[in-house]
Amino acid sequence: MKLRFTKMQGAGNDFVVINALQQPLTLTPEQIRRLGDRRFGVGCDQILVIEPGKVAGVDFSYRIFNNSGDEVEHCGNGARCFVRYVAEHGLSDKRSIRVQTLNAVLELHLRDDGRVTVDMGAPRFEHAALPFDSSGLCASSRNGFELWPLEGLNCELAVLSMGNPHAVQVVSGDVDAAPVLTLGPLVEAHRRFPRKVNAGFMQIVSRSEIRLRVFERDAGETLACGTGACAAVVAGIRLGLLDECVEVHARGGDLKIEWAGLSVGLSAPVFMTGPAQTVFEGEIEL
Ligand SMILES: N[C@@H](CCC[C@H](N)C(=O)O)C(=O)O
Repeated sequence: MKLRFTKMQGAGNDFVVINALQQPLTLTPEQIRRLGDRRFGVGCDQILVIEPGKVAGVDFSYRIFNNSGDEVEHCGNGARCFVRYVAEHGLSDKRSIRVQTLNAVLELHLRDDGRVTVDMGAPRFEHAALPFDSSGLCASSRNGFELWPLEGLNCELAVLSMGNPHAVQVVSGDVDAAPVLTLGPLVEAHRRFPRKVNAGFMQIVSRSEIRLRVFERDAGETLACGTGACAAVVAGIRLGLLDECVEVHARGGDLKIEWAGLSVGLSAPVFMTGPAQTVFEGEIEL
C-alpha cells in the first residue's frame, strides 16, 4: 500500500499526519511502528490520522498513535499541528475548529501570529482518571495538593490527567541534569500506573516560567509534550509555585499555558498556545 503523509512538528514534538477523510484507513501496529521508525520509516513521535467528524457540531475526528503502535487519548502538540494541516490543505476555512479525540472534543484556534491556541479541556485529579493506584501509599501535601512517593523511586509525584495520564516532579536545580532517561522509564512503567504514565520533570524558573522535560509514555523523551506542559503548569499552580499564565521552555520550543483553576474552579479549561509547522510531504510504501 502506498501512503501519502505530511511530516509536521510542534516545538520539536514531531508527527506523521495522514488524511483518511476520503476513505477509511486501518493501520496495523506494525505499519504504525514503521511510519514512526526514524531509520526504516519516516520517523516521528506520534502518528495522527484525520477522519470525518462523527458527531454533530464537530468538524473532524482524529486518532493518535504513539510510535510504539499504541493508540492514545490526547496529544497537545499534535492538536496544534492538526489545525495547521487543515488550513494548509484547504479542508476548512474556519479559524476555529472542533475536533473529536478518543475521549474529548477540543477547540483549536489558528491565530493571526501563526501560532495555535487549543482549549485542552479541564485537568482531572481523581486517581481513576489516569488510572493511579495509591492504595497504602502516604502522600505529603503542599498548598493542599498531594505529592506521592512511589516504592523504589526517590521522588515525589503530582498525578493528574489531561485526558492522558501524567506524573510530574519538581526538580531542584537545572532540569538538564535531571535523570530523565533513567528515572523517566521507571516512573512510566511503575506498577502504580496500570496503563503507564507520561513522566514530567519541571524546573521552576519563576512564578511565570518553567523549564520542562517529559519522558513520554511509549515514545521516550520528546523535545516537547503539550499535554505534559499543561499537566506540569496545573500541578505547579496547585502546589502554589506558579501563577495562572506560564511560559514553558521545552527542549524544542516554547509553549504558553494558562489555567485559572484556583480562581474560577478546578474544572476550568487549560489553554495552550504554541507553534505548529509542516516539515515536508511524502509518500511511503507500507
Ligand atoms: N506528545 C503528546 C502526547 C502524546 C501521547 C503520550 N505519549 C501518551 O501516551 O499519553 C503531547 O504533545 O501532548
